[in-house]
Amino acid sequence: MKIGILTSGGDCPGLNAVIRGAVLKGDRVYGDEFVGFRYGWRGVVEGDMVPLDRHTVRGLSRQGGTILGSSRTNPFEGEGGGPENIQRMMDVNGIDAMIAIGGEGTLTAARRLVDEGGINVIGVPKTIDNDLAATDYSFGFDTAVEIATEAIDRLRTTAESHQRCMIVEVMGRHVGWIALHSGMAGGAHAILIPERPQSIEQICEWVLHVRDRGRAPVVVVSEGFHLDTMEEAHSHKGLDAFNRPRLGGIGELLAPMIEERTGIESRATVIGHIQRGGVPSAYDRVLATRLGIAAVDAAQTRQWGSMVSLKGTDVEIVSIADATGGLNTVPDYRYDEAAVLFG
Ligand SMILES: Nc1ncnc2c1ncn2[C@@H]1O[C@H](COP(=O)(O)OP(=O)(O)OP(=O)(O)O)[C@@H](O)[C@H]1O
Ligand SMILES: O=P(O)(O)OC[C@H]1O[C@](O)(CO)[C@@H](O)[C@@H]1O
Ligand SMILES: [Mg+2]
Repeated sequence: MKIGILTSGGDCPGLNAVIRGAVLKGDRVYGDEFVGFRYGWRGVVEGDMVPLDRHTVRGLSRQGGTILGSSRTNPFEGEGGGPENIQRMMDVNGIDAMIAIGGEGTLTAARRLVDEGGINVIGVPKTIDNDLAATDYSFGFDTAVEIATEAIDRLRTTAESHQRCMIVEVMGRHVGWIALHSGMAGGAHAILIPERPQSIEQICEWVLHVRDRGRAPVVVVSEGFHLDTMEEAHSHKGLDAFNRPRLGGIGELLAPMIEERTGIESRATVIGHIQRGGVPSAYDRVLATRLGIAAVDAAQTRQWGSMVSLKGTDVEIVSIADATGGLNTVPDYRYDEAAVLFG
């Protein structure tokens, strides 16, 4: 079988490990051939691809980013877009199937290509935000949490030296998993997530409580968090190429509010894309490699429209529709468990 692999949407540590796992298993066990589409769906609609063999993927599991590049191209748009054109491109190049590695947008596009055009696609979930349903964890998340936790640890020592309040802003557009886990790991005194709007009074109460114990408060906030007085997440950077608000800046908004109300000198730090860059953690390398292997197995058994996912410690097959039907939000019980330690 000849399989085309693509990485699409925001990048994520572990993408290369998926590619390596898929190519090694397919080459060694099934005698598959591989190509990599360049820059996500853009390579698919433009027929832009590079050969991938076992030598190309050597040493890739530890490499951040994606050797194939990524984009947010819509495969239904443009001259070569749409299922008919894509099937023609596959036929011309002798490609039997595609493995699409991406988030909810990429997987929705993949599902439509299967449903509307009968294209042979297997999905692999990726997101540092851990917001995809139908998988317990996605690779990239563990690495992002490690990076955010290290930042919290470092900010804590300078906070203590100066008796300041530190606001640490982490990624998380719709869900607060990175904030929850890094905040718990780093011993944050308050964790603010999109799923649970809070009042500024409550945040200041936690902060003052910490100060009264002689400690320097550390507050971790997801970029998608909003105060109970705000209609939606803070955005002051305009829209991205797809008309979605570019998030980021809630930390800078909160710091002066906290300083004014508590009298504690406050500083905000945005970790930003550092959370998405560099080498994946060992956990993410293993998960990504297993998902790559499973995706090739699913192609071998022709389970088009399915997605490989983690359930407990096992890699299982689900339908892409299950993964794109809703978000994996932080449940109340997980937030309430952490909140016992706030203040
Ligand atoms: N309903 C859809 N039909 C066709 N294409 C879609 C659909 N939704 C999204 N896409 C395409 O898939 C691309 C990737 O989606 P998106 O930019 O949301 O990234 P993602 O895979 O969800 O990753 P991220 O976690 O970074 O958001 C989009 O730019 C868009 O062109
Ligand atoms: O800057 P970019 O690449 O458009 O994406 C930023 C977004 O991507 C994510 O990292 C993952 O979806 C979000 O947390 C963040 O809002
Ligand atoms: Mg998306």
